[in-house]
Amino acid sequence: MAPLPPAARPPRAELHVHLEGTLEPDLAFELAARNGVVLPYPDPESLRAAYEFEDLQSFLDLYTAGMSVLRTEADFADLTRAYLTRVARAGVRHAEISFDPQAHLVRGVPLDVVVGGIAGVLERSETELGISTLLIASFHRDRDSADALDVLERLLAMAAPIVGIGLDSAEAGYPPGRFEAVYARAAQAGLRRTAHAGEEGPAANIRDALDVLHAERIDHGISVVQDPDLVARVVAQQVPFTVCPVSNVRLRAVPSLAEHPLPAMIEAGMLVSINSDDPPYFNAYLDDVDDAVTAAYELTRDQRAALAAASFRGSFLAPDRVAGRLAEVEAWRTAGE
Ligand code: HPA
Ligand SMILES: [Zn+2]
Repeated sequence: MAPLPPAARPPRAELHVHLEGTLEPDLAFELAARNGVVLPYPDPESLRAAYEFEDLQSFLDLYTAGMSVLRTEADFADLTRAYLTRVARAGVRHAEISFDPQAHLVRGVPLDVVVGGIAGVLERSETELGISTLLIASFHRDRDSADALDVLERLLAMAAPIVGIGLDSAEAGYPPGRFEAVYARAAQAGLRRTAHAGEEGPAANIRDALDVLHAERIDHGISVVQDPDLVARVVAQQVPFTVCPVSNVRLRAVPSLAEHPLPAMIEAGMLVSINSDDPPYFNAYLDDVDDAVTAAYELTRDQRAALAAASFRGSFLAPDRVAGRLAEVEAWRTAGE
């Protein structure tokens, strides 16, 4: 029998994806019907047609409105399963999924409903889909840090199965330094720390995330290229950056992939992975992002393998598991020779 052709895509980790941002219009309508929620669109096609954004805030408005259909444990479980099932065929072998606890608490959905629904699916993802998973609780930058601290304490008290914390939502006018106490508490509790910084905001936000929050990883971080000293530092320290090029174009942080700083970040020697952020909203899951960047930058197989390896190196997986995944990436790379 002829040997199987090499897989089209390298195995990789998705490190930057918001669970609430994986809500497909069809599932939104199904959950709305199940929960008696009326969406302000006649059908899934009209909702999808509304996914045209001016900036981060115009996206956040729709993203927040979409969450109104998520009410029960089963809803959160269905959402989680749908994302994992879709990315299993995108070559994703490990996913670090963020969720926004505050966005549900303000709607009166209790933490145990949210965490229970998600965790029940994540527990079985490796055996059922071959995808290892970790969960990240992300706090809203544009809310009070005391509220984030309170929610973190509640997550710790209920022994929620989270690997770490993140910081997301609006960036302009909300520098990360206000969350110092939240990040210190997370570190003390043994949690890993990532933070959105430098998506729409300046490189100073990335510096603060590193120096004040002691973040171990930066989400987006594309404004780093405005500060050559900072680039040198994150190269030397190999700080992982989870870049979402298609999201950045769709939210108009950059005009086009051709003008995106991703190639410059790679060229500088940064530890960069590519990620989807909110796939249906930007019409791109990780395989679509892979296709887009491979075409835009004419990436070679070796360069694609390097991006995939960086996704595992930048993950919060234990070192022995990272080593195993890196061997799989290397097998994919050499299968193309
Ligand atoms: O890209 C994003 N940036 C900030 N907050 C978010 N919440 C979901 N997606 C994003
Ligand atoms: Zn994000």
